[in-house]
Amino acid sequence: MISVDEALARVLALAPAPEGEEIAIADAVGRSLLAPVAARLTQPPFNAAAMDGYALREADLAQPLRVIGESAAGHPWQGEALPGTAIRIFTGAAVPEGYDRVVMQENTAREGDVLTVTDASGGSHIRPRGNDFSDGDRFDPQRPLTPSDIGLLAGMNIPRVTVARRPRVAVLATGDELLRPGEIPGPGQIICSNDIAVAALARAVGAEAEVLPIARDTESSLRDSFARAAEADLLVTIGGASVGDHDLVGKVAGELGMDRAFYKIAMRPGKPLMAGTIGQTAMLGLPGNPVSSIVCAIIFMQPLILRMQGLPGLVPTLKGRLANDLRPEGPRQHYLRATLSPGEDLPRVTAFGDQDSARLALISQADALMIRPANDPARKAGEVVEFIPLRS
Ligand SMILES: Nc1nc2c(c(=O)[nH]1)N[C@H]1C(S)=C(S)[C@@H](COP(=O)(O)OP(=O)(O)OC[C@H]3O[C@@H](n4cnc5c(N)ncnc54)[C@H](O)[C@@H]3O)O[C@H]1N2
Ligand code: MOO
Repeated sequence: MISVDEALARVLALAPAPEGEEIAIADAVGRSLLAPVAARLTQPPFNAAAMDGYALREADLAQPLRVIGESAAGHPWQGEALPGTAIRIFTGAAVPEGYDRVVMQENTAREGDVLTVTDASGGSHIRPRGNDFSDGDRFDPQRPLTPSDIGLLAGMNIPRVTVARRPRVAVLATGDELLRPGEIPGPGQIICSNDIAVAALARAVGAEAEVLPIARDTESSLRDSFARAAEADLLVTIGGASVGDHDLVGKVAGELGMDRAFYKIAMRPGKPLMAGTIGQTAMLGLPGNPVSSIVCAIIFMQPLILRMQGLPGLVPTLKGRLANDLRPEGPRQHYLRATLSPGEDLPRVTAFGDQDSARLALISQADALMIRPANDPARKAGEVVEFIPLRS
């Protein structure tokens, strides 16, 4: 069995070079830039007032001033900033050359054209030209674009961007026992939960995910299902990965010419994971236990989908402190479902006592996956551990 790190490296190597498409920035949330972009203007384009009030010269603060004009957003004042004068100014308006201070109107008194500053404390209230960004500044976030990024691109005057095409992901649940949510289970039947959860995880990182009809535990049914995924960039199967008589995914994939990257890894949950390619399609075979499939999708599928969009595809980890003592680990790297609570320096991480890889209720309650390396010795409460946050 190979390590999780080795398996992840082999999975990421399955990603083909991303293909680009040009789209409007309004449609680009969650998408990944394929090339850095450069600002097409300087922002703010002029020294701008940060408050409604009066623009004046710092040197004149103590004396009565004559108000000689007005500058509003979109309507700059064209006059000259003479000593002993001020202009009425509004937030966002250009501060004329020569004035170096804006005083909030609450800190002034005005009679006719005569202005007195009643409180001279506070800053300049001027945003200098270019303090946000300058013409030519590069933007290359190396992560899916956020709503704030879209705002920044708009501010940079970039109406369209080239992003990676969404990877097409086909998700295939397998098993004679599985029914769709809403159906009435007969003897021995359960509801299929994993494919829609895995598809949701795929969409969350930018994929276009299709949930295929559930395959039955026969070679012919699996073959039909694999054929439906021939156009996909990635086929993710769920279940049928282990060693039972009805675990046929690996067999059928092999007969269809799968170039296998690995089968079985030193990971808990997730031991029977497989990966490879069939034709042009990358394939990940996730274990069927609900928690195993979700954890493997987080650790392997999401990074692969990000890599397919030209991103590094790193799984972010944070540090926390153990809330309770833990027994030594076995030979597999363990991802424990855990809750987080505030701690003195680092968050406190409490692993659930029950780590059954079939309990959906526990993965749903979990805030984090605590990572314990293979053969990790016993740990005491208070020791530092790494975890993967499950909520943003
Ligand atoms: N003799 C051994 N048995 C098992 C081993 C082993 O090494 N030797 N490994 C165990 C581990 S670890 C895992 S994980 C499971 C994975 O097995 P499969 O990938 O073959 O999964 P299935 O047998 O098809 O299903 C397991 C379990 O999950 C339920 N399931 C499957 N698909 C779904 C779905 N889409 N939605 C909801 N639930 C699903 C299925 O009904 C089973 O209860 O094997 C162990 N066995
Ligand atoms: O590896 Mo299995 O995924 O432990 O339940």
